[in-house]
Amino acid sequence: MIRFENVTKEYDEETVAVRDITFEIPSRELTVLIGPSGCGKTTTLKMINRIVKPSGGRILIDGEDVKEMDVMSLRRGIGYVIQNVGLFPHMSVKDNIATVPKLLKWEKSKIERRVSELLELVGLEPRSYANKLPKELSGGEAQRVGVARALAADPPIILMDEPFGAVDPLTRVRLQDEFARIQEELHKTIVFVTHDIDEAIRLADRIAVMRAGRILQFDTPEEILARPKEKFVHDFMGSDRALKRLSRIPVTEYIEKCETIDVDGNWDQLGMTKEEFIWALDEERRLVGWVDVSHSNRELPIREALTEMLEEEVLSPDSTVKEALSRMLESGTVALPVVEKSGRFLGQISLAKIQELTRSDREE
Ligand SMILES: Nc1ncnc2c1ncn2[C@@H]1O[C@H](COP(=O)(O)OP(=O)(O)OP(=O)(O)O)[C@@H](O)[C@H]1O
Repeated sequence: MIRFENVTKEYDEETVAVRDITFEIPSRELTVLIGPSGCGKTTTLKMINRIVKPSGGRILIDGEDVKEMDVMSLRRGIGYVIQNVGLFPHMSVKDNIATVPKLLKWEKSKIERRVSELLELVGLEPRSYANKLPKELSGGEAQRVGVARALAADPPIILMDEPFGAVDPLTRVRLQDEFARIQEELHKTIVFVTHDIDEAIRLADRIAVMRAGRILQFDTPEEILARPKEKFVHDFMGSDRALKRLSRIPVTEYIEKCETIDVDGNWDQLGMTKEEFIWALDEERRLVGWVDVSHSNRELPIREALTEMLEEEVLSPDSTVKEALSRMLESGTVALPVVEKSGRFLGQISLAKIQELTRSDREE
């Protein structure tokens, strides 16, 4: 845990970058510092690894004041990733990644193994990339090497300052997704500075919204989106706050049980149903399609009368409610099925359920 206690930073009399902040960054989570330009995000980050010295207060890592620690060992225990990477231009990718392991005097074979492992982790084929120079890399590749370098000696803490800020929007989203996957595996304590709200919502376990050197709200993304504490936070989250919130909720939380029929059975199964359409499943509860209750030709076997699903109309358990809503709008339907990779049907998510969810938010 990283604890800030009444931390202040005055660069000079006119510039108070950070004003008396007290908060705790939980271990093994990703905490985002977000806020407008000049609000003190980078200063807050750099005080953790003592690139910037606080004017007042103290910062504790697992109870130990960073001021009391040997600065070199403090920094070796903290990976650091910045915008435009800061790779050493005359050193190969391999040597860039090996910087800290070499300082720690690791054996050559251990370093080689670690470099290959990290290149694979960040999605770069070791044999093609290890000997390249930074100038031979694209922006996205360089950023991946930056992440690999920060992870090299397996530090428990990683500080990231706008790490994906300098790449195009598509590459950025890809890097975010890959990074989210890496964090799911490694569970590092990460402090991540950005001014991109979508990035924050995509990656954060917790978000600290900063303004003029203060933390206005420190909460989970869900809480900040559902219950912004101040007008500034509300406005900063944007007018599509409700949609952003849906992007954090997995469909699995809102799956409804619903009527289904056995595709190999007969039409009597429908009985007196009030539904307009019903999902048709095979004997192993795999989704085969859907049946229009009033307009199907009941002379035919169900298998021949049903409508098969298009791939884009089937949600997987890791889809978000926002994705579900977007696909319903695209396909003009009011409910979509959620299906496991194996094809097994889990239930449906409906437009009515999503409306209920957003309505209950407004009423809170
Ligand atoms: N080395 C410095 N000397 C003097 N003032 C500084 C220094 N570094 C930052 N500042 C000032 O401190 C304030 C906070 O800066 P900081 O870089 O922490 O903000 P930020 O939220 O990270 O901004 P941005 O998103 O633009 O990077 C700003 O007013 C900035 O001009």
